[in-house]
Amino acid sequence: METLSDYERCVVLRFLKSPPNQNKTSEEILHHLQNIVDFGKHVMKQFFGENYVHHGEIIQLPLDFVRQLCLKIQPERPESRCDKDMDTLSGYAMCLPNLTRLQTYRFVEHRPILCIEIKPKCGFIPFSSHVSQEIKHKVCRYCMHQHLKVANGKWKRPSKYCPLDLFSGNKQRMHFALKSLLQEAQNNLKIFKNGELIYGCRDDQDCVSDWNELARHLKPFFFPSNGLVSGPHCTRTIVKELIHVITMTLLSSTDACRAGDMKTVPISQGRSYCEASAFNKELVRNGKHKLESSGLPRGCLLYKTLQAQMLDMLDIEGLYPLYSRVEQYLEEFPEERSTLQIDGPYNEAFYEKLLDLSTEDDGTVAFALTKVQQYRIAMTAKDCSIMIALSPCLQDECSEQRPVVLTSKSRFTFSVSVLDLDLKPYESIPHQYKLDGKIVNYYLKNVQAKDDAVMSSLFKENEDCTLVLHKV
Ligand SMILES: O=P(O)(O)O[C@@H]1[C@@H](OP(=O)(O)O)[C@H](OP(=O)(O)O)[C@H](O)[C@H](OP(=O)(O)O)[C@H]1OP(=O)(O)O
Ligand SMILES: Nc1ncnc2c1ncn2[C@@H]1O[C@H](COP(=O)(O)OP(=O)(O)OP(=O)(O)O)[C@@H](O)[C@H]1O
Repeated sequence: METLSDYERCVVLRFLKSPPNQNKTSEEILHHLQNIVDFGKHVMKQFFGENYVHHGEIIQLPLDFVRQLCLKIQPERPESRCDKDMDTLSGYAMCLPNLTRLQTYRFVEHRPILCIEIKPKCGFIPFSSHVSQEIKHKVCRYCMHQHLKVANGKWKRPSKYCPLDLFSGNKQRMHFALKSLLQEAQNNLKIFKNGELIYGCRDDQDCVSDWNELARHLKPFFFPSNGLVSGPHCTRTIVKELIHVITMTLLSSTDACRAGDMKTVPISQGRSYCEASAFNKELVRNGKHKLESSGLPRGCLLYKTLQAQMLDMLDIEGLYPLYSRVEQYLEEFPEERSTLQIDGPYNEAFYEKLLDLSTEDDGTVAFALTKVQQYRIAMTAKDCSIMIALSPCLQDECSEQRPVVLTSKSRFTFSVSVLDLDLKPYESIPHQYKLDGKIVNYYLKNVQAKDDAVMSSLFKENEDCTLVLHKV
């Protein structure tokens, strides 16, 4: 999708993108966009809550306008995204609220707005018995994937961020996770001021983490009366305040939803921390072995995201054979594809079928299909982003209906939203299966093997100087 925001009118336009020469008809484009809107409206709103999801609407624009827009934005597009072309032939686009602005207001606001976008990724460790490698029960996918990404050149340095810390609900762990995101934003953190990116990567290249520059932008928000002198202490204080505000808004409950009480899996079933997390390692180094996981408040967006992610109950290793079962069935009965609602329509009936959480395989295609569709929802929730918009307000301005977060010298009204909720395609499952194998094998071969070597040499050193006392 190509996303453009119109700051004054406060809307964002999303256009379909596709590989060059894959010419889609206008009807196909319209159908695809309608599916995206329906999926947000009938499915994701149920999982995440009415206020957190903005499904948008389809609009038709004059072709001349679209072509000019395309020419204007082309030089701005990162090279890595140019493998696909924006659709300029149909005139159809999705119109969404600009989530870098406050969603509690229905009109354009002209007060300053700060917006933090976080792509938290998968916040749990697989608990499925189908997992074949023990390491997957100990180290989370994000932390393992970091090593492969650095080796492949996607990022220059690994990040210390671990999603399990962010999703832990424990403030100390969440602070550590957010600080790590601020150190290495990669594609997991962006900060906008009045709709403009002021921190984070524009594309996949190396990002600069200039905290002084960030603090300069943030100072009027957090210390409006200018009472804070500049310098490293000031920067640290402002970053701390920012982390505090993000934590509080992430833990706030500003919505309820239909699937709210649907508990996919008791969180206690899986491990609540990741052995590779730098926070965890530090604790172990300090002789503490108990990692706190306070749990997330049920109404907060992180909780909803985690519950949706946990629809992946079987792990890709347990899911892949079920996908193959559906595939085999479709090879025999290709005309059934639409009855099975593989590519939509994403309506009430589609949503209802997702609520069957049984993991007892009765050998049917129906069972396999339900698990495949739940897995696609989970994949979507593992790749979505959270937007937090903050706007300073004075004490007498803040009405009781608007959520407020306080810092030491200021107060903000805020809104929390989720974006990029396009359902992951059915066809991507084989890719997921292969990628999972690559991530785990790379980690076992290149990281764990080295860790084991270090541990065993440590063990050897310890052994050499151990005094064995015999009874006399
Ligand atoms: O598989 P992952 O975890 O690497 O996730 C992909 C993302 O990479 P990330 O790890 O977040 O840097 C990847 O992010 P980037 O485009 O690299 O910023 C995409 O979001 C991709 O989704 P899609 O295939 O374009 O629909 C994501 O692919 P899906 O797995 O969600 O399909
Ligand atoms: N409604 C919105 N309001 C403000 N910003 C938005 C909105 N939707 C998207 N964006 C911004 O545009 C970025 C890209 O949007 P999105 O992730 O939805 O595109 P995409 O379709 O996944 O793109 P790609 O296919 O290139 O990955 C987001 O990370 C966010 O910064």
